[in-house]
This record gives sequence, C-alpha cells and structure tokens, in this order.
Amino acid sequence: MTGSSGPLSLDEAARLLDDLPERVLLAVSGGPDSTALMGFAARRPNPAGLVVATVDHRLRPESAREAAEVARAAAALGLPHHVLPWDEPHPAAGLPAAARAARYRLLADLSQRLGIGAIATAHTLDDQAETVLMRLSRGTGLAGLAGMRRAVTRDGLLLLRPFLAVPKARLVAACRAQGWAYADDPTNADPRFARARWRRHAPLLAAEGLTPERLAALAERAARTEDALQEAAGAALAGARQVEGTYAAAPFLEAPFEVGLRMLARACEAAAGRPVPQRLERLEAALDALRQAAADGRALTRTVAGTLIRLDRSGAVTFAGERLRRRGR
Ligand SMILES: Nc1ncnc2c1ncn2[C@@H]1O[C@H](COP(=O)(O)OP(=O)(O)OP(=O)(O)O)[C@@H](O)[C@H]1O
Repeated sequence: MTGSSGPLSLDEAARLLDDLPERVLLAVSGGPDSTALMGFAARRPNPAGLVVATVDHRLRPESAREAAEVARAAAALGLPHHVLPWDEPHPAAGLPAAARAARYRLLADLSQRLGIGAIATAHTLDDQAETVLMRLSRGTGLAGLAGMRRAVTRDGLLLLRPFLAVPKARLVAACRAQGWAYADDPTNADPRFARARWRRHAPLLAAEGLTPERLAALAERAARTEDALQEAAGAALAGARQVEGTYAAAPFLEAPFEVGLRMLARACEAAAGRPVPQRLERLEAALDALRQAAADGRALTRTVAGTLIRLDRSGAVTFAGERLRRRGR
C-alpha cells in the first residue's frame, strides 16, 4: 500500500473500508483526507448506516461556511450530516490539544445520541509520521513511538483510522480524480503550531532517508513490540495477584524492567478503576525505588498517578487507588 502511488483507487478504498461497522460516524473536516473518506465510504454496497459530522471549531471566520459545504457534499452523496459547534471559551495556550479534545467529545456525544458505536477519522500515513516525530521530540517511550493505532476503543467507543497506512498525496489525488471538492485549512501550514512546523521539516528529513513511510513503519514495529510487552505484563500481573489490589512483589522485581514498568502501570490502573495518565519517568523512578527497597529489605511507600503503592517486608505490594479507597480499604 505505502509503496504504490497515484490516486487511491475505488477497489483499494473498498478493501480498507471493508471492516468498518455498518453504523459508523464519519468525522469530516472538509479537508482532502476526510472528504476522500466520505466519498469512498458513500460507495460502499450498503451506505445506509453512515452518518457524517463536522465540528465547527469557530477558530476561523470561514469555518461555518466550510461546515455548510461539507453538509452540501454529504447531502449530494445521500448521507445525513451534523454540524457540531465548539462554543465553549477557547483557551489561549494549548489550542490544538484543546480543539482535539473538544472535537472528540462532541463526536462521542453525537455517537451516543444516535446509538452509533464507532467513529472513523481520515488520519493518514503522513499524520502518523508527524505524530511519531512530535512524540520523539517530547521524549516519548515505546508506547508513544507506536503512534496512533488503526483501531482503538475509548470510553466504550470504537475509533477507527482506515487510511492510516495511506499517504496523504494519494487521498488528495483521489479527490481530484473523483471530482470531490475539498477545502484547504490554512492552519495546517501555520508555523505557530508544532505539527505545521514538523510538516515543514518533512522534505529535509526525507532527503536524509527519514521518510514518512519509514517513520510509519517504525510506529508499526513499536506497536507490535509494545503489544507483546503488554501481553507479558498482563500475564505476569495475573500470576502475581493475591487479593484485589495486592500482589506478590517478586514478579515485579524479577521481570525484565520494561515488563515490570507495564505491570506497575496496569496495577495502578486497576486500582484507580479507570485509565489514568502516567508519566513514564514517574513509573521508572517508582520501579527503581521498589527494586532498591526490596534489595535492601526495606518497606516503601510511593504515590504514582494518584495510586498509593506500598511494598511491605513480607514480600507483598499493595496498590491503593481511588476505586479501592472509595470502598474504604
Ligand atoms: N473539524 C473537524 N470535524 C470533523 N472531523 C474532523 C475535524 N478536524 C479533523 N477531523 C478528523 O480528524 C482527522 C485528522 O485531523 P487533522 O486535523 O489531521 O485533519 P485535517 O487536516 O482536517 O485533514 P483532512 O484533510 O481530512 O480534513 C481528519 O481526517 C478528520 O477525520
């Protein structure tokens, strides 16, 4: 897929979209990638379960008109369309992240209202490459290097990125070949935003061999490695469990460090009863401290991402997170 060039063909797109569920919300900004997603999806044998949504971030004066244009294009394809305005106050700092979070929330709310269990976005191989570069620049670990996943479940909602292995140029070419009109978002080239700055470096990096394809391949390999480590950590944690929130300490101490880190993260998450953002540096420091204390025969208490971790001298390690504390443990 990534080696071929020219417009993405109807057959290729049909294969990529084949495993989208029947009822799916298509997130369409009106740019070329998501316009192609909408155009190709509308050609599926049974398009009746498709719904299109456009978030109007209200960041640019043209945004309402662009959303209305997507509505017209969707109607021409026979697809229902919703405009979702972001009408909360916009923060001055961290605008791209806030806009992304708001977009996700608005799309998730609509899916829930309509009883749709899946959202598809049109992220491309180039988006994946930019994501990897940006995460590298922030000092990511292996999980971050894995970039975006083709399919993830978040809050019970399936998020799908069927075009994640497709170069953006092939989607732009497909829009031109199929006569699908799209808008160009000037913020994609606005140097105030990190993603746009990285995009400007892309030709320079590619000239040295660091192409979007290679970055995306790295992400795929990292994802495979991360999944294998997670599986090993899950099995080791299950084997170490004594009662809820309490585990034998030895498996945490004897596992390879990378597996131990993930065991710690999973045990914290289980104790919190929900996914909690965990800083890699904090997990690394906590595992180091646990190992040192065990080697010295000391007890230890540490907090990681709101979870109290206690290593006692009997060889048990206890995780007291929100969920268990609520139950009065
Ligand atoms: N305002 C929006 N409304 C609905 N979906 C959006 C919106 N902005 C982005 N998305 C979805 O998220 C994906 C990735 O967002 P990103 O900002 O990278 O895309 P974009 O530059 O708008 O790309 P595209 O060419 O599709 O429009 C898009 O392909 C689209 O599926």
